[in-house]
Amino acid sequence: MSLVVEMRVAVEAVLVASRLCQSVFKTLVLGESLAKDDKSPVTVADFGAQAVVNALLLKHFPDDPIVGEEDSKDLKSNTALSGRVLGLVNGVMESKMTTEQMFNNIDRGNYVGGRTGRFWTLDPIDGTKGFLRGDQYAVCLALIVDGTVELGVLGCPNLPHDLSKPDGECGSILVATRGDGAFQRSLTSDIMTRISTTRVENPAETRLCEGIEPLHSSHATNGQIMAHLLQNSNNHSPTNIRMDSQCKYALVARGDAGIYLRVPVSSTYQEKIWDHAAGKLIVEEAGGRVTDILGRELDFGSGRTLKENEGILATGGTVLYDKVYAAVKSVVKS
Ligand SMILES: Nc1ncnc2c1ncn2[C@@H]1O[C@H](COP(=O)(O)O)[C@@H](O)[C@H]1OP(=O)(O)O
Ligand SMILES: [Mg+2]
Ligand SMILES: [Mg+2]
Ligand SMILES: [Mg+2]
Repeated sequence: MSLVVEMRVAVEAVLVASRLCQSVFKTLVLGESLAKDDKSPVTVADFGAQAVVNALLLKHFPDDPIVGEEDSKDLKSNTALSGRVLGLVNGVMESKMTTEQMFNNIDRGNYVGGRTGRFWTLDPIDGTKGFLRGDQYAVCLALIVDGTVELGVLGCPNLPHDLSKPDGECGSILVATRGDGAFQRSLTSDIMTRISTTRVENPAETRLCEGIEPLHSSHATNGQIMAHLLQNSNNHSPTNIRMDSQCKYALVARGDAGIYLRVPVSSTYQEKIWDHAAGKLIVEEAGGRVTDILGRELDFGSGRTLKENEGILATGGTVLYDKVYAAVKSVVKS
């Protein structure tokens, strides 16, 4: 399946949304974020980024439904906030929209998903808490066809090009289409460079990355899994990288980290498809393997959530995967 046009449009949409997020961060004032029903934060940038990506997808692919994280409910009841979002959106879009069109664009993300047909899935800001801290976050867009992720784009505006130089140049877009490998470019140049996961097969020679929020995944279990993996190793275990958002998939895809583990803390939380679709494809196309912690393929055809899966296990290469999976199996009693 040729997805040349889809890739071009998706990269452009993620770039425009990333620029909007960057401009918001410089001017974000107190009161420009809300707490959602689940108590997670949402900012003017989350709404704005969803409005611009959905508008660009609508323009080029009017028949494609979208599974997006946000909806306009809370924005509609807050005139000051919706005015601010409209200003941001029209600041980056060539064709300007009205408030009503902006609400409609945001709400085009209300698709239920499913096993058949083609749809997009969007997380306008993944890692909103990281964004608010001035830390890592990602604009995440993927195309799913008959339950399979065919195209993934991750915009990581604060991700250092070289992880060993955190104060150096930042901002990467990672892209993959199924079967064609994974690539990255900077926010400012359209030159794409191929990326690949680590070739290291010894867990002691690579690093684990995990989320920062202890309520999203278990740091303690990760510690036990790594201890199990390194029990016969004389090497010092390198420190874990803690980072918000799908930037963790970017680290594995680029070989900065060998392992990403997300062991659930809550038995009721279902991972959302927009939190994993792009990252999973990019890691796999870079040479890695991504499953849930029970070794099952991620099921992107089961609706808006990954309700058939538990947690995430992503690694570079299959030999490393097999070792980490064996360790997970002996540590995690489901
Ligand atoms: N209880 C939870 N368990 C796991 N992940 C969660 C939970 N609540 C929110 N998330 C989502 O986890 C992702 C961040 O993961 P991490 O902690 O690894 O950075 C975000 O998509 C966040 O949603 P949101 O997009 O609203 O920020
Ligand atoms: Mg959120
Ligand atoms: Mg989000
Ligand atoms: Mg998210």
